[in-house]
Amino acid sequence: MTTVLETEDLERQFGKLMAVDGVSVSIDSDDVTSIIGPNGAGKTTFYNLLSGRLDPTGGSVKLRPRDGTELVDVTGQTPYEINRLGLSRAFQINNVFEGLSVIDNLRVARISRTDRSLNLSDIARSDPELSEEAREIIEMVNLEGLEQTKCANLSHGDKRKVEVALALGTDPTVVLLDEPTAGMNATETERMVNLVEEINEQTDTTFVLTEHDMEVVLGISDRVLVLDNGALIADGTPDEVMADERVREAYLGGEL
Ligand SMILES: Nc1ncnc2c1ncn2[C@@H]1O[C@H](COP(=O)(O)OP(=O)(O)OP(=O)(O)O)[C@@H](O)[C@H]1O
Repeated sequence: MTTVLETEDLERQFGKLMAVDGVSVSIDSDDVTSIIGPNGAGKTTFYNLLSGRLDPTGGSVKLRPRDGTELVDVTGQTPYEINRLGLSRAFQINNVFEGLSVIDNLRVARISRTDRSLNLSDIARSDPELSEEAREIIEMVNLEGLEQTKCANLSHGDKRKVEVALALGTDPTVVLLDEPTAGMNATETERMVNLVEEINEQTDTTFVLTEHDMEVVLGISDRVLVLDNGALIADGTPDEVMADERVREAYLGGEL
């Protein structure tokens, strides 16, 4: 069991509103962790604090860096610095380049891990190192055979796989996923759930996700964190959290 991400009394105030209210959690590398809560509970703000898009008004965020064994304090660092250290966010920051093929998108993501500047010669097809790394990630997300397809021509489910692949392209210790199955049909949803579980298990990457679809949350999560009015009101296995009276009341007005 390894802690990859930790918050202590994390807080973000907007005027009088406490959008994230003293949240302390440790995320374990073995778990797929989901963050749920009603609309306005503070999930997006919490993600923005973790990824550096917002500065906290109190508390701290610590991250296990890609090549390190100790957690480092990343409170107040920029999204770029936090990403370089090992936290990657998919779906809101990363955008697939629609006009590029799957493999060229991945080559671009890999360049961000090198000290090379981003120019067209860097994504030239003759660069064997970038191509090999890009192919490994394409294989990891089961997109073999679609390497040369322009992203604009992919199905919705496959495009989202490219987004996961781009997040993985920076060799992250933690990937934050925003609603990974939004807009997917049942088959695509099942594939995405399996993909996240497999990668979480087989690699050093740990997934944390927000998700509105409760079936997905219950199916995918080892651990569920519940926010309500900015506060952490429950933290446990899906069964524990669903049995929690406070969660039933707060989250779905007792309908769970
Ligand atoms: N930049 C901001 N300025 C003022 N208030 C904000 C700002 N961002 C968020 N809020 C408020 O903070 C609270 C938490 O919002 P947040 O978007 O984090 O919730 P959420 O759980 O992600 O909601 P949803 O599920 O609807 O996306 C809400 O009351 C929201 O109106």
